[in-house]
Amino acid sequence: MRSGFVAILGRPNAGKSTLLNALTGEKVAIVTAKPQTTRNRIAGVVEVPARKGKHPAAQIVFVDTPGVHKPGSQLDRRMLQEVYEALETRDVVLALVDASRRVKLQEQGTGNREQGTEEQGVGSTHEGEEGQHILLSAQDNKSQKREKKPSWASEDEFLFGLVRKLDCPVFLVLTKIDLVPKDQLLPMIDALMKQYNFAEVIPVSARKKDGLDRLLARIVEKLPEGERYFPKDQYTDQPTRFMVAELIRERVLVETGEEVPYASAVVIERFEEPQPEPVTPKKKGPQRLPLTRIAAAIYCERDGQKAILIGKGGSKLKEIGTGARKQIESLLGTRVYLELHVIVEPGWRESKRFVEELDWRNQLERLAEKTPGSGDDE
Ligand SMILES: Nc1nc2c(ncn2[C@@H]2O[C@H](COP(=O)(O)OP(=O)(O)OP(=O)(O)O)[C@@H](O)[C@H]2O)c(=O)[nH]1
Repeated sequence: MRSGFVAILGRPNAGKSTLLNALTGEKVAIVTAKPQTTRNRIAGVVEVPARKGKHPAAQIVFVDTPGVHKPGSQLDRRMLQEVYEALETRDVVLALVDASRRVKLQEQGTGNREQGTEEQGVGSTHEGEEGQHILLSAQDNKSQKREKKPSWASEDEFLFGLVRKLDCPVFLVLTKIDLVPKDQLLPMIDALMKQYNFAEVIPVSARKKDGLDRLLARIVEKLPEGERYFPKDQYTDQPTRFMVAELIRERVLVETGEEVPYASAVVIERFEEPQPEPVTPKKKGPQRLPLTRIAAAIYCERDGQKAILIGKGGSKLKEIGTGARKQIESLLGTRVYLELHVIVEPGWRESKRFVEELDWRNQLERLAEKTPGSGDDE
């Protein structure tokens, strides 16, 4: 048996969460078209059966991470910290690059430089250098005097800089290849192989489930021998109540625009599991599913955002609630009574305390402290 941790890294919107869900076959992480959807690292567990003559059975713990981007707020810094924490325990790293975005940038004429200059600056990993580079690019646009880098290069540099120092195998995973003409894929792979010493470049489409078996097989080859980290039937490390909070946040992201999605956070305030129903064997008709009662707060930063989240006569909040409830019911397999309300917490993204409190791992610790009989006081 082999087992190990595989960190999934990439820029916002590279397709990390979609890949995690496709590999696990479960909705472990929420997915939206908006960048910076994922805020915490999330594990998704995959059991790979043995393949005769190829590899033994394995358990792979994939760890989805927030998109790597230049941090602006306290929340961004926390998100980057999540990436570093995922890198602390990893046997293999997947660096995801959105192939369709590369093609798009190339077509726009921003990606047609030779390979040589693209390599410059790879390895400039820390925030200062990244920030500086972005600043230089802006000046380039104005003056056209300095050497201009293809925009994909500056986008990917930070990511490649992060992974080039690692001493474990790093696979470059080209994502969304269903959107890329086949004849453009090989030159892209060639260019990327020259750019960095990747163990391999693996093209995939999570949406079409293309390339996933090959990816799994290559990962298993690199994993150490070891026992399972999680029970065989457990597919994530997230407790249910936090998956529920994420499902509500997903609806907020989908239903609202502009800055509201980025300024919103969801906290579960009450989660009442169904009480066992009295046994009534003679009762006619289909038995109703048990009911889970959930109350959650949607935090935002300003009154204007609160007004948008609530909508005219409460219509937006109702839409968010109805959409989220359906998803939660299918996750829990019960009926759900969902109560939502909106709280303004001015500038929470800049509050280290608030951002720390949002982290589900910290919330879990606090819940354990509150629960009688748990922890040290037993
Ligand atoms: N066509 C296509 N679209 C994809 C594929 N994978 C992801 N997408 C889309 O790309 C968008 C971003 O996907 P996510 O999985 O949320 O990306 P992410 O890297 O987790 O994003 P962040 O959480 O912002 O870091 C969504 O609209 C997905 O539906 C794919 O294989 N093919």
